[in-house]
Amino acid sequence: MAEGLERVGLLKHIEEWTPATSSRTLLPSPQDPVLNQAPLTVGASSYFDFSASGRQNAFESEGQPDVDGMVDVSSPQPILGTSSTPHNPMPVPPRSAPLRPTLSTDLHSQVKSEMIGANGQKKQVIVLGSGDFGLALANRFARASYSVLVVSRNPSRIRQQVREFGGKVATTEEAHRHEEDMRVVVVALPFRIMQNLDDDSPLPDLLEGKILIDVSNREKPDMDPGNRSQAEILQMQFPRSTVVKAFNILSSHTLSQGVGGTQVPVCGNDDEARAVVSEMVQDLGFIPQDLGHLMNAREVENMPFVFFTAWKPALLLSLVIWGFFFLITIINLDVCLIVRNHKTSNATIDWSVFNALAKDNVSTSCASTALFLLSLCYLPGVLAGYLQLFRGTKYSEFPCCLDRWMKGRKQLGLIMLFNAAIHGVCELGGSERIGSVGSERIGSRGSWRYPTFLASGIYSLLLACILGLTSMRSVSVSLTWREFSRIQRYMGWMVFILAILHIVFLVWGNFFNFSFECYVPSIGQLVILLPLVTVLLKLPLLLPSVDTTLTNIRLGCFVSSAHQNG
Ligand SMILES: NC(=O)C1=CN([C@@H]2O[C@H](COP(=O)(O)OP(=O)(O)OC[C@H]3O[C@@H](n4cnc5c(N)ncnc54)[C@H](OP(=O)(O)O)[C@@H]3O)[C@@H](O)[C@H]2O)C=CC1
Ligand SMILES: [Cu+2]
Repeated sequence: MAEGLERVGLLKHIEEWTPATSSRTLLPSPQDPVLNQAPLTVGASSYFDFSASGRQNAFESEGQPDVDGMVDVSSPQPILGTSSTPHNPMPVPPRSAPLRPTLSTDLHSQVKSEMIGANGQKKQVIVLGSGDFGLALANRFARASYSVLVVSRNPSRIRQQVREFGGKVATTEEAHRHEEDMRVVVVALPFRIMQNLDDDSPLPDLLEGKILIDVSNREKPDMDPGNRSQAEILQMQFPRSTVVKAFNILSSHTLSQGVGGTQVPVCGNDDEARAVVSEMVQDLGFIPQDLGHLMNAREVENMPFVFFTAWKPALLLSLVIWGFFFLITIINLDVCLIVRNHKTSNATIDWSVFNALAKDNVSTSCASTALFLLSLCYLPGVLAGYLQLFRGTKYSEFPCCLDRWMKGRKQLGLIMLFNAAIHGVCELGGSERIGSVGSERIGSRGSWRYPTFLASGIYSLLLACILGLTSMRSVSVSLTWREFSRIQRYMGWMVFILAILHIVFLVWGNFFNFSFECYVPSIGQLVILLPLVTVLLKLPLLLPSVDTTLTNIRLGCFVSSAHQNG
C-alpha cells in the first residue's frame, strides 16, 4: 500500500498536519449560471420559496429579517444563498486546534489539476456503490461532464445503465489498478458496510490518501449532540484520507430529476478538500454551504430528519386563531340567531341555521384568520422599526421573541394566503349570509358599499396571489433586486390595506355598536382591532423626518451617538 502511495506521490504529503484556517461560504454571484437555471424546483423548499431566498418577501419587507442586521436590504443580494450566512443553522466551532492529517496545498493543486480539469481534461470522480444514490449521483456527475467511474462488486449488472450516461464501471481491484490518479471518491455505501469491512477487503487500498466524500445518512436522528458523526468515524477509520461530508441532504430522486439550487452543507477538516468538494457541489447545480470542521457533520447528518420544524409554531398559532374565530362565528352567527328567533317568536329551535357551518362559518373563520395573520406579518416589522429608531442602529440583535416572530413571517404569510384562498373560493359560490345577515350590515345589493366591499376583498386576494407568485424563486430570478423589493414592500401593504377596507365596509356603521348581543363582540369588531393597531403604529414611521432617519439606519448609518459610544 505504501509503495502504491509513494508511486502516486502522496505519502510525503499526507503526513502533514495542517490546521484549518477559515470557514468560507462559497456562494455564487447573482450572475452565476447556477442561479439562472430557471425554473428550478428547490428541493424541499419549492412553491412560494420565501425561506431559501436571500431576498425579503412581502412579509419580511421591514425591520431587516437578517436579524443580526448584516445584510443590507438596500443593496442587491445574491438571489440564492444569502440566507446561509445570517441563518447558518449551526455554529461553526473554533478552528484553531490542529486537525487530522490533511492534504497539503501541493497535493491540492495536484488534485485540482487532475480532478478539476485545469488542464482542459475532464474532471474525474469515483463513485463507490451502485445503489439508488450512487447511480443517481454518478449520472449527475456525468451530465456535468465529469469522467465517472462507478465501482461495484458486480459491474456487469450495471454496465449497460452506466454506459448510457457515459460512465465507466469497475470492480474495486480494477479501479485500484487502473484509476489511481482519480483523487476523489464518493462513498455511496451504507455506513454499516463501511464499518464491517472484511480484513481482506480491497477497499482501504483504493481509498487511501484520497478525498472521501461521505454521503451517508443515519438511520435515526442522533439525539446526543456529543456523539460522533458517521463522517468523523469514517475519518478515524481512514486517517490517511481526507473525509468531507456532503450531498447527504439530497435524495436520489432530487438528483435524478435534475433539480438544483438547494444549499448543500459541506464540512471537513481540510480547507482545500472542502473547496474541491464545494466546487463539485456547484458543478452539479447546487449551492455549497461551507460549514467548516467535520465535527459539524453531527448536525448535518441530523438535517434529513428535520420535519416541518420551521412551520410548527406558525401552524399551531394559525390553528388556535382559526379555532377561536370558528367558535366566535358559531356563537355570533348561529347560536345568537337561534336565541333571537326563540325570544321573538317563541318558536321551536331552528337547527337549520347550522346548515351553513361547513361553508359559511369556515369561510368567515378563514377570512378572519387571514387578516389576523396578515397583521402578524406586518406588526413585527413596525415594532422592529421603533426598536431600530430607539437604538439608532440596525447592528444590534432584536429581542429573542421578536427575532423568532420575524423569522416566522414567511410561514405566517403563506398560511395567510391559504386561508384567504379558501375564503375566496367559498365566497365564489355565494354566501347565504351575504343575502340574509350580510344584507343588514353591508346594505342592499344596490348600495355602493356592497360592491366596494366585494371589490376590496377580490383585489386584496388577487394581489396576495401575485405576491406569492413573485416570491417563487423561478419568478423572482427574473426580477431585479429593486423590482422585487418594491413589489414585495408596496404591494404587500396594498394587500393589507385592501383587506382592512374589506372588513371596514362589512362592519360599517356597526363598529361602535357595543351591544354585544350574545355577550361577545361581532366578528368584524374583533378581527379589525389588530390590523388597525398595526396601521396606527405604522403611520408615525411614515412621517418624512422619521422615515429618513429609519432609512439611514437601515442603510447602515449610526444615527445615535449614544449607541456608538455604547
Ligand atoms: N437513497 C437516497 O436517496 C440517499 C442515500 N444516501 C446515502 O447514500 C448511501 C447509499 O445509499 P443507497 O444508494 O440508497 O443504498 P443502497 O442500499 O441502494 O446501495 C448501496 C450499494 O452499496 C453496495 N453494497 C451493498 N452491500 C455491500 C457490501 N457488503 N460490500 C460492498 N458494497 C456493498 C451495493 O453496490 P454494488 O452491488 O454495486 O457493490 C449497493 O448497491 C447510504 O449511506 C445512504 O445513507 C444519502 C442521501 C440520500
Ligand atoms: Cu371576504
